[in-house]
Amino acid sequence: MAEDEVDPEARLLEEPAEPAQPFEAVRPEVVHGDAVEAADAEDHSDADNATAAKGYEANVHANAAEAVASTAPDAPGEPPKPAPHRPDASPDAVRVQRTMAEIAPVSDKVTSYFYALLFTRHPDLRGLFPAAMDTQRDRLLKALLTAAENIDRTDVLVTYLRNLGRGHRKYGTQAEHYPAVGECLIGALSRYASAVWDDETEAAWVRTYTTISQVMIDAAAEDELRAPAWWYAEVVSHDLRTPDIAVITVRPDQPYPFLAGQYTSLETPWWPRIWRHYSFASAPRSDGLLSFHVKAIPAGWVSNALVHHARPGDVVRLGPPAGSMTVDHSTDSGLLCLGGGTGIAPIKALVEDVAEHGRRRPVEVFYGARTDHDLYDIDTMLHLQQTHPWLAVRPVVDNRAQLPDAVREYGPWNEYDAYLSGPPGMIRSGVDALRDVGIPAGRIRHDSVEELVAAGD
Ligand SMILES: NC(=O)C1=CN([C@@H]2O[C@H](COP(=O)(O)OP(=O)(O)OC[C@H]3O[C@@H](n4cnc5c(N)ncnc54)[C@H](O)[C@@H]3O)[C@@H](O)[C@H]2O)C=CC1
Repeated sequence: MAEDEVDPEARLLEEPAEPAQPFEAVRPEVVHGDAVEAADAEDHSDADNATAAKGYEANVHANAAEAVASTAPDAPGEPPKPAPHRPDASPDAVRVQRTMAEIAPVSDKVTSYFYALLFTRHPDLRGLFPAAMDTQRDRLLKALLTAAENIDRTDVLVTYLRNLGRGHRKYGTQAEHYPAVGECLIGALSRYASAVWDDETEAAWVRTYTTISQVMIDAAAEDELRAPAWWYAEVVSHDLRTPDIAVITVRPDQPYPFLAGQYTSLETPWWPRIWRHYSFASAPRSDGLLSFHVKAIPAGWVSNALVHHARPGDVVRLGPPAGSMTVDHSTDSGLLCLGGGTGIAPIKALVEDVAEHGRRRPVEVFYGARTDHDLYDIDTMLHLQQTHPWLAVRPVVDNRAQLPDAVREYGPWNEYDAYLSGPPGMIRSGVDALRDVGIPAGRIRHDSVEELVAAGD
């Protein structure tokens, strides 16, 4: 889920999704703000976040090898999984993949050179990016490269790129910026992949980039007809639940359509052009207000600003909604939900969504936290349980049990659809546990953990 962001969207595999970039980058393994910020800050007290950050550095990031070996299918709008080396790969795909293999050991240099070219040749584009580029750099280029490497997988790639193009509107990206980026991309690749670079390879990259950019440009143009590039939203309440977790409610300046289980990108006035992902903590409300659960992490710019500085009256900006962890209202299957830490936010929204649809579907929520004190939203969840007889909420605190183990103690779950939200390590072990108890991969939903990684947002 978050960082200087360039973020298309895909969670756990996100946000594809994340400072503003003319090209969003593949989303980090964790799409959500707090975790993403940890990765950005490279200051991780949490092993999972540290792992995600390491992946970034290795150019494998959220995209990466480090990414959860998700068993979930590619979801609409999420980045495709790593491109398998297919025997039927097109000649262009083979050349692109050969280039990628060549630059892999020097990916940091390629990234630095790409941005140096971009900002020296096109200084007007510098203003689209955040002032501090450290964390962002990995993303923009990585998203493009991952998309290129998956160019044959049009089924998943088009949906991903359309979201990416739409998501770039909030950065101020215009159609005329794409050729400049393409030119610098080719410039950086040709320099660092010189051993394999020839006219055919360059032509393959030009065709590939043209296809990618055209899908993004078209999607942005279509979106412009029906939605703003961003929404302003005024903070109307700020509830500090623990010393580092706040529940923040905002009022958008225009109607903001979204589905329970989705997330958005958010920019604060204190860190312009730095966007982070947060899930909606409630289903759509009749008063139009939106709530988010934000945990301040060490060195997390946006999360600290939101938790420790934001006050009613402050105005933030929101990008478009994204994500496919939504409820399938065409079935009566039960919902098995695992929410870890602030990952409980979208789970609460899903519960409200089921309640509003008025169908008595069994919903079982396992709410994991490190300590009792960290169950900052337990009162709300227990209140929902009291109100809805079909809902069971089970707090799971680390020193008594681990979230995935707790799930195994209950069941059977074979008639349930599963939803997971929380730290990447929890998603990984949670998916394993759910598979173990007989839930097929196709019925397990979570934000994108894997990015458009070819071997590795
Ligand atoms: N704020 C939001 O809107 C959302 C946040 N998230 C993500 O949720 C996470 C929340 O972080 P915190 O509140 O600090 O959670 P945390 O680190 O306190 O952990 C919450 C729970 O997950 C379990 N867990 C953590 N790592 C695990 C592992 N490797 N295996 C099994 N269980 C594990 C813990 O035992 C605990 O029960 C962040 O990664 C954030 O990106 C996800 C969706 C929405």
